[in-house]
Amino acid sequence: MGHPDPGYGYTVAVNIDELNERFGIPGALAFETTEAGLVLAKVTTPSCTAELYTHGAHLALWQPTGLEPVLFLSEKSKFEKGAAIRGGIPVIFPWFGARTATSESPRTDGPSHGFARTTEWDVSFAAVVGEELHLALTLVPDDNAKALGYDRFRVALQFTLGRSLTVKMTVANEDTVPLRFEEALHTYLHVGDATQISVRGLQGTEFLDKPDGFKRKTQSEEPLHLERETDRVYLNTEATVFVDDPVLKRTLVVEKSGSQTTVVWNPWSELSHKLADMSDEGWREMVCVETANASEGALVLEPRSLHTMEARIHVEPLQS
Ligand SMILES: O=P(O)(O)OC[C@H]1O[C@H](O)[C@H](O)[C@@H](O)[C@@H]1O
Repeated sequence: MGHPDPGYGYTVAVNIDELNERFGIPGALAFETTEAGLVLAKVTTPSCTAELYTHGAHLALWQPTGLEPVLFLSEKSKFEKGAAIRGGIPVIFPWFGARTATSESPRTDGPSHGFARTTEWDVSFAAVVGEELHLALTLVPDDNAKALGYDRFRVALQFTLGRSLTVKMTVANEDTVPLRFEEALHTYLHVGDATQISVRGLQGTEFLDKPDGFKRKTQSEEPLHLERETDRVYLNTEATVFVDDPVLKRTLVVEKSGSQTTVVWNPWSELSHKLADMSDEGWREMVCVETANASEGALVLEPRSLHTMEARIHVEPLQS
């Protein structure tokens, strides 16, 4: 594992046999290589099935046994090196959206939402505990990250895959100067019809309204019903968000800790048409509820310190 690939500037030469030997668990976890050369971890436990790409440490499928998949995955998504996957849980680091100049760095180059979601991560831990599968992946600076000015960090992602899902993201600063960064678990929730869902938990919370020129607003309504393109960066909130879905007759619950920002995103019809990796009707089946520290909630880590953010998702029957 971990040989440099000159084609992409990051480590991709993973030996699949070695990976299966080191971390595979008969009947519960197996690694395979896709036609496009991505490494896919397939998880089966009594409580769920799941699929995770080491490319971006990207959880693409999580389906508790007997339920519909909880994560939306675009049927038109690319699954190839250098591209972001549309759906599942993209891992956003070290900036959110377009890179903007900060007091630490004037640079604005690099891909949208940072490089973590298009970089190969290393598998570092796997174990079955009861009916859950624990899986950890780590990211260290590669040539691409270093070229973008990020050369002294460590990121660990710990997944607990079962009847509920926990994703824990830890960032460590190994530098002698503070590390400023943004991060997000950009979770695409799968819903029956986005025009019918109710999003609860954010009443009275300030947000930046991206489609309205980043105007600062406060949400008065509860619940929130989506009626158009929605792209809101909610500030200073640790609230649990509930997504009531009358079509799939369930409520998706997103709890979190170590996160002060929540982003709610649905591109709606017009923007979906412009997204090459989203089908025209894809927007109807998703809403992103993103556990983040972004925008005004960007973090500054002192040297030799770390920060952990966690998202916990579970499904409840819809209360009528
Ligand atoms: O198309 P992507 O780079 O994956 O970004 C998808 C979306 O991510 C976040 O939710 C942002 O708030 C949106 O402004 C952005 O459009």
